[in-house]
Amino acid sequence: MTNTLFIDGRWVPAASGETREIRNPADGELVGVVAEAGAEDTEAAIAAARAAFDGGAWRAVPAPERGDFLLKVADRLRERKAEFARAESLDTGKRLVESEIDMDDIAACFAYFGKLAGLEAGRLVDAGDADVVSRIVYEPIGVCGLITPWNYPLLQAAWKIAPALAAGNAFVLKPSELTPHTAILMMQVLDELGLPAGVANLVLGAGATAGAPLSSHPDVDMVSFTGGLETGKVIAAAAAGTVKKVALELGGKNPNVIFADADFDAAVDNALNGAFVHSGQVCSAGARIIVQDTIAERFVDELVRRAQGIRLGGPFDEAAETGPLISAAHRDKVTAYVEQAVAEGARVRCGGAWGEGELAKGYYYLPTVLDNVRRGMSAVRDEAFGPVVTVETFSDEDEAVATANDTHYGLAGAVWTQDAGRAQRVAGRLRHGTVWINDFHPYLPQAEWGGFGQSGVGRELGPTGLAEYQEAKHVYHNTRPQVTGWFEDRK
Ligand SMILES: NC(=O)c1ccc[n+]([C@@H]2O[C@H](COP(=O)([O-])OP(=O)(O)OC[C@H]3O[C@@H](n4cnc5c(N)ncnc54)[C@H](O)[C@@H]3O)[C@@H](O)[C@H]2O)c1
Ligand SMILES: C[N+](C)(C)CC=O
Repeated sequence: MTNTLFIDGRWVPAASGETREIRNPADGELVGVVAEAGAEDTEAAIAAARAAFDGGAWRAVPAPERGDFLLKVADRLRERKAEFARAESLDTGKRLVESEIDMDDIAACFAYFGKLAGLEAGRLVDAGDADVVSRIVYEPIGVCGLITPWNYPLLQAAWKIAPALAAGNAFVLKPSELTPHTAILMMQVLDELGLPAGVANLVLGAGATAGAPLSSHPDVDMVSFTGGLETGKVIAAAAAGTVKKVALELGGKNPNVIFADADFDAAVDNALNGAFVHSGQVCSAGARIIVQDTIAERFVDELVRRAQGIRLGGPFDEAAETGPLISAAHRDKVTAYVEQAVAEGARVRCGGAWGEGELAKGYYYLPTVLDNVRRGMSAVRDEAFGPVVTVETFSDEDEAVATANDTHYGLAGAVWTQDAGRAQRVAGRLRHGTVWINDFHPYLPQAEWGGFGQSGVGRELGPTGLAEYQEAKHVYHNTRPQVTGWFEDRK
């Protein structure tokens, strides 16, 4: 596999010659060695994207043809699914079956934006004057800096690349330094299918060095970021200097509200999925269980029993149900998070420890349930981004809603009840970008994704996800120009 940067249609090493080792978090084995870009490489990539955009090689392609290109990308991804999924699992440690699902979702994302690309040519506006043709056209923004995290490496990149290309932009992608390999494969596909040089560029490396120019450089018109809240603040502040468009997909502390009349077994099972899939390294993880007090004890007992039975293991272990955390540093953070929760009075009902035996080779943390928590405690307020779920209780609908909305985030949440009226009422009152009723986790390319509050700015996916990468321009055409007489002609 190529292991370098991709700038202006060429695979190139970092100017400094630096490289980085990528290791599988499940066992520490070396996965590959890739180029480590510095700011000068990113500046070269920005220059290439700028020249490609200004030269018009891609934005001048009619939108339906850009859409056809994306459909070919979707087909190619389906053909190479096994190779891509394996690469994703080696970098992230996530189960192969999860990576395979991600690859299906990625192909579906390209197919969705491929079909959407040519559908809307703008709209006519009634200017109130028969001699005026007034229309709104949608144009690409220009050069987009795309910065993505390690938990769903190619999926989060695809949610940006597909609409950016559909709209006619050029881009520089900076994936997480921990998980570069599927981004490299993606660039190969775009190149093989004939995307003009400079339209798609890839820089690999650390955020503060390789990533930073994408938010501060004057030749970048938009920065679209998915990652943590604190990094999002740094990026938004850096982008302010050049008033570029900023899209932010940040973290969440997502409530899973369970009423006493919910289907008990389905609610417990989905609470487990919500909290522990991919070891909780999911922005929309259901990390806050908010359960009605009349069933709380039975619910938590069952949750703990099931959580204790979860099998941990590496990506290719077919018996494993969830995998490792991404790094030793991240496991240390999760460990400290649980220790702080306990110091603040939380009770560890299960987990709260590292994996042992064979699991000691990787960065495993056991599925952890914390009860005896209160609103305001850090474990209830802050994102753990690990396999840690807290349990709070409520007595009525108002208290359930108030508890679920008591967060500075607002990414996603769920409500479990068999009362359809209550389900709709509560869904309407939750201040979160996605609300699931009697389910947890699904997302669709045709449905907008994003956060209220400090979970972000803007939306990915759906028609709004395309609009994020477009400028709306008003073209006002007076077909019968006349002297206005506003200013007297004193000649
Ligand atoms: N809302 C969503 O859809 C969504 C999806 C996935 C992940 N996330 C969030 O992502 C976080 C986990 O991912 P992470 O640990 O990779 O996040 P992170 O913020 O540490 O890093 C994300 C990306 O930003 C880069 N980066 C870091 N500092 C930078 C800087 N100064 N300038 C430019 N780039 C910089 C990193 O190198 C990486 O590529 C969680 O908080 C999770 O909730 C959100
Ligand atoms: C957006 N999603 C759910 C695919 C990944 C969040 O981390």
